[in-house]
Amino acid sequence: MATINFGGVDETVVTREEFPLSKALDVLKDEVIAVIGYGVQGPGQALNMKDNGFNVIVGQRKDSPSWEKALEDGWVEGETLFSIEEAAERGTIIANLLSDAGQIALWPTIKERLKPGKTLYFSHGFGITFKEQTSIVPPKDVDVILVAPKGSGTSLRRLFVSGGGLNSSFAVFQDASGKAYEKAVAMGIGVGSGYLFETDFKKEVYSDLTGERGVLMGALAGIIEAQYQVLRERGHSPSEAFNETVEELTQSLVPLVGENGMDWMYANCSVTAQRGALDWKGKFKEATLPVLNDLYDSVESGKEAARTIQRGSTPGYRKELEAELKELRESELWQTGATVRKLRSRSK
Ligand SMILES: NC(=O)c1ccc[n+]([C@@H]2O[C@H](COP(=O)([O-])OP(=O)(O)OC[C@H]3O[C@@H](n4cnc5c(N)ncnc54)[C@H](O)[C@@H]3O)[C@@H](O)[C@H]2O)c1
Ligand SMILES: CC(C)(O)[C@@H](O)C(=O)O
Ligand SMILES: [Mg+2]
Ligand SMILES: [Mg+2]
Repeated sequence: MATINFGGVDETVVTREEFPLSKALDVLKDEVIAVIGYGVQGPGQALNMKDNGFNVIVGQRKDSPSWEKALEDGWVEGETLFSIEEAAERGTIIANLLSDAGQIALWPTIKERLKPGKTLYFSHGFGITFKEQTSIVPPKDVDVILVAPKGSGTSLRRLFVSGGGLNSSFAVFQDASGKAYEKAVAMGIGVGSGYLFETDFKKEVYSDLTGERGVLMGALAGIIEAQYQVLRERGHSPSEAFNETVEELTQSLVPLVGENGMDWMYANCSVTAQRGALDWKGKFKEATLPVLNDLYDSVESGKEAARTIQRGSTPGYRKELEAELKELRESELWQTGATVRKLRSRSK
């Protein structure tokens, strides 16, 4: 493991140089990796592992859209694509990539097939950490590991296909074989990770739930809506409000932040913009700190997990979720976005 200094703090990181694919293939050479669930992470991880040369099968509910997708992606019924029960039976590493609520419903099915010596793999610390709510308590004679790609399964696959890798967290919860650590790292390399950052199940789930509800998704959408609304209410056109809130953010400024940091993005804007941003940044921080602390409290207390489980286990929930996404898609803001995106591609 390499020790890398992050802003003055030393952390250990596993790199692809020190743990190459050949080593990962060797560690997992006798394993059948059963990817259970073929939603967003399932396809990314299963296809990357298959292309990397691992022995992978997929388990998915038949007669579901995800089953059809698995067939389209080249998995073959009876050879590499099975029912959840049969894949879990055949797998020596059971990669539980069902939705977090689905993992609760299917736990008795998975548990029954977790014979001694097998490995239980997750991409989230959810089920294990919130065990009072999920009842996911693995038997003592199996390894329990986690590799959580830090991004969408879609990005995991896209980056892999283009020769890159998405960074992932990894963790060991239970080491029955004495080899859980190297299995976790090998799985991390196998699914197409770039760098692998060690964590534990609780830290992974607390940070992940906070991040996606906060800056990555919830806060992002909320602050965009707020600024768009202010600009519209003050008489600006939809296109002006959108361009000044979203288009410039995604097309010009955030790529600069990704490339070389916030100060670099600032330095490439006018002195007028920099002065204003530095002056207002503190007010935004002050306004959002209490909200982010509330959010973390809600994650830590298990309230966010309870809500996820309650909503995710409600029959017909996917339809309700789709209705909420439709409302977002059809709002003036995002309809304006659709038109702006068309202009973007036309100008290429
Ligand atoms: N979506 C991502 O990109 C992402 C990123 C990092 C980690 N994760 C984690 O990976 C895991 C999988 O997430 P996902 O977003 O791919 O899941 P998902 O919501 O896309 O669902 C995955 C599959 O679960 C199946 N499923 C759900 N409930 C079921 C039930 N009751 N019975 C049978 N099948 C059921 C669905 O058919 C679907 O194919 C989760 O633990 C998630 O937190 C996801
Ligand atoms: C892709 C995310 C947001 O990082 C992941 O955590 C998820 O739950 O989908
Ligand atoms: Mg998440
Ligand atoms: Mg995440």
